[in-house]
Amino acid sequence: MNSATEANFDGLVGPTHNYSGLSFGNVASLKNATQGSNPKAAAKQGLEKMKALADMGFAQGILAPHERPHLPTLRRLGFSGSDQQVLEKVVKQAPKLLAAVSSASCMWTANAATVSPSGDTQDGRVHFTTANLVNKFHRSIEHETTAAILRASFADSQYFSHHNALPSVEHFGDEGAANHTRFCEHYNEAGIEFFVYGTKAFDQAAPRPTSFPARQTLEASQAVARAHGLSPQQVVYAQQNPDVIDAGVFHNDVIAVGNRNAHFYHQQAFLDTAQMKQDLLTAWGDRTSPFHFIEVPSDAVSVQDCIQSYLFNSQLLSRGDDNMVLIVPGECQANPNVWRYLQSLVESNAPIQEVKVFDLKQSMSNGGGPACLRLRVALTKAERQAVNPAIWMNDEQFIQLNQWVDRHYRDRLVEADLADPQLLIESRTALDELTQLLNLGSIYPFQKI
Ligand SMILES: NCCC[C@H](NC(=O)CCC(=O)O)C(=O)O
Repeated sequence: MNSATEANFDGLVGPTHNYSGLSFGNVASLKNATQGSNPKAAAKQGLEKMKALADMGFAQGILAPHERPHLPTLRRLGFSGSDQQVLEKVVKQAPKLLAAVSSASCMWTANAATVSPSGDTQDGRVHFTTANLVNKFHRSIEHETTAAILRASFADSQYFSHHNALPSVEHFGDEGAANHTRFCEHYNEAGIEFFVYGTKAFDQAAPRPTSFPARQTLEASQAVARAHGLSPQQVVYAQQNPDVIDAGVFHNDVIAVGNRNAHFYHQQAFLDTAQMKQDLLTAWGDRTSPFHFIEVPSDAVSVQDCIQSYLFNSQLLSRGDDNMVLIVPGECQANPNVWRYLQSLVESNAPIQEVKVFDLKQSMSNGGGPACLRLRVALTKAERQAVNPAIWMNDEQFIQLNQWVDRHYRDRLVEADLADPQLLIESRTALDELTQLLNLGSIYPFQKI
């Protein structure tokens, strides 16, 4: 009877994946700013995770990367001439700008949008609001193409409703699903939507971090909840602890993750933990399953351990039974405190009964773990069937996409390479082919010229 599942849509890493230190407040991004990257390995690490989840029986989709370097943005900023001339000018006049418009940051699809499943919305459709990502210039240019990709992937308006990004201004800073969790008993039933914000934009007296930016505002989350037609009794807001943002927890999904009836989070994640628990329990009401709070104490795993290992940037997935599996990056195994904690967790009677480790080093070095790389969309069977069938991961698509990566991707990229006109040609050739593999139509600006 209950055929709804949670599908994961991972961002395929684009051909210009590189480390440029673009994300102030994101420790890994700043630390690795001068490292060379390996786009080919990055894309393959992502594909391996997608395929492993598909093989485990989870519905796994693929979201295409964006056109980078993004020439339309450079032209909008006054650079002119042929594509090659634009690249020559920008690398001389503003090399950091070139790095920003070349980032493959759209791979982190947890920041693509906020998604409300049909069980939660007034009109019974799945609602998407693309995130404006206004806090970082290199990410603020993502939402137009993201919206085009989401509309091409979830096209049927009988089932899917798409909202434009919120106004692109700090007051409505929105980072999408990285600050949003949904709790429910079964995926097709009405759930609780839990929004975590960094500060209140219109209240100067509200607590806020002092060193690093709060990327998500309460006002942005409230606007999304309104647009999606959520029932106010089933929405819970909580403020992130400003001190952990200042320590480098730039999104809540670096310090908490939830699924169905389990909330797994760090003791210091929230400004008021007791209130968060009370509000979630009130919203949970008299549902029959127990609600599990799995709070990780600071004396077992410090905030620094969380940032270094990305323990909470894991995927918490329901297996066929009521137990859950946690998908973690290799850095968790390498951190003794975190690994010790995880061993004790699976031996306890908490619902997390299994841990699976993936090598995602290329993405991790820019501050993106397993959870950053995926957008969760709970779908009923009919909705699943309405998704563009070409974007589902399966044996055939895995082979096709690996061969596509082998044909087009470089295995080393440093910042100086971004001005190479050949890289632009390679990227466009690759993306043009990809729109056919994923049956997306012409979604990129270069395809419309
Ligand atoms: N959810 C994970 C997002 C990581 C992303 N990193 C970056 O954009 C780093 C890019 C660079 O520094 O080259 C960010 O901070 O938004």
